[in-house]
Amino acid sequence: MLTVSSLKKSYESPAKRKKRTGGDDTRAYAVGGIDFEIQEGELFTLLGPSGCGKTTTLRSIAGLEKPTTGSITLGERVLFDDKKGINLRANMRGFGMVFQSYAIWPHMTVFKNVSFPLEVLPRAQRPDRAEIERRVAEVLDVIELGAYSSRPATKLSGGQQQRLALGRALVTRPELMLLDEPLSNLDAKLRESMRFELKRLQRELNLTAIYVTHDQAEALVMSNRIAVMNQGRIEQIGKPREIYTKPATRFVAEFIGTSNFLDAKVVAVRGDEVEVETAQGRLTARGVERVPAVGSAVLLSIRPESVDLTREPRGGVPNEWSGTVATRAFLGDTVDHIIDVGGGVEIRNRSNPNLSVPPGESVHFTVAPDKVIVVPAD
Ligand SMILES: Nc1ncnc2c1ncn2[C@@H]1O[C@H](COP(=O)(O)OP(=O)(O)OP(=O)(O)O)[C@@H](O)[C@H]1O
Repeated sequence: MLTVSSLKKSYESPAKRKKRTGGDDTRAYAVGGIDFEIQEGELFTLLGPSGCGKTTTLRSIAGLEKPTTGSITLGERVLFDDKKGINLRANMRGFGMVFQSYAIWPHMTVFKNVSFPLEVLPRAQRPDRAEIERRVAEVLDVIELGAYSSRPATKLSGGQQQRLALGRALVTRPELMLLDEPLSNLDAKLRESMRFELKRLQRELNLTAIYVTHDQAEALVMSNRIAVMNQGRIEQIGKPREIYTKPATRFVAEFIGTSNFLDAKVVAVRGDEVEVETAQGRLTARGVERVPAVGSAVLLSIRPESVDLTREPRGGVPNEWSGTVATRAFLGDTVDHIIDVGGGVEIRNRSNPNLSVPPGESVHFTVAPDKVIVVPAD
């Protein structure tokens, strides 16, 4: 539906850019040449740390920022193409937008906040009064604010105001919704429940949306697909589970979730099974997607929940190591153990609280071969 091709954006003039980077193109752009496609009905997330270029990408799609090069098309419609000299104005793109500061109109009622975007449409597109009332009622119903229709917008809770901002963007039935950290002004609890609300709305209305966030938990919960961005580039695009279980790069492995990292060298390859040597011993990884060559250096990423702790050795199973519990942390529904395996290396485990081993005691653990993630060492 939406296609972004070779998109680059620099906020500097070519001369200034050259002076700052000495012609090094990799550091020259806020967005350094990205490609992705979004399908209808999909919630697609741009995820990455502050300054990685998410907002610049979103604003370029919105038409609020003019990209330096590349193209953006929506179906057959070209929105931006530097070669063809096309740059459609933001208000001609017809997208719904919700930003971090969800500026609802404070002097208007809930009803008026939602009806206003329809009332200011050009005469030819503007629905008649009865139709406006019908559409506003429909949207208020969806965002569950029907009972608050005549209330001043400022007399709503934070979560309700956020839903109102969404309703205001929805009422014109945009082909695409652009959401830039829309939940970040809410407190932690509300933010969490709003994730599910937003996801429900998106699914019920079959909305196509691009969602920008630096919060990986939010991205994993809400998205159909995630593009992980780093320094103006996309490191990986995939479904949440793929991004979590099969990170393609060191950056993605480090950015998403908590992980144990071990440097290793490949010593044998059998199909998608890879045997590696670490300073602490050998490990086998299975189901490896990008099989590295024998002899190459790799990074192993092992999630704490994949570290299966026991007090007695199991024996006869692959990837069994032992160590001493250095620290233990009770997290309510889980217990984390930090296990000292020697050589200054510690492995974090996450267990059910009914297995809780005090510091100082020796333990054994295994990691199933399909839970050993092999990432190219860059
Ligand atoms: N108007 C601007 N003028 C100059 N540089 C800018 C401008 N806007 C953004 N940048 C720079 O472009 C880069 C990408 O910024 P961008 O806002 O797109 O990142 P982001 O991933 O959305 O970060 P955040 O989560 O902090 O908003 C940053 O280095 C930023 O400093």
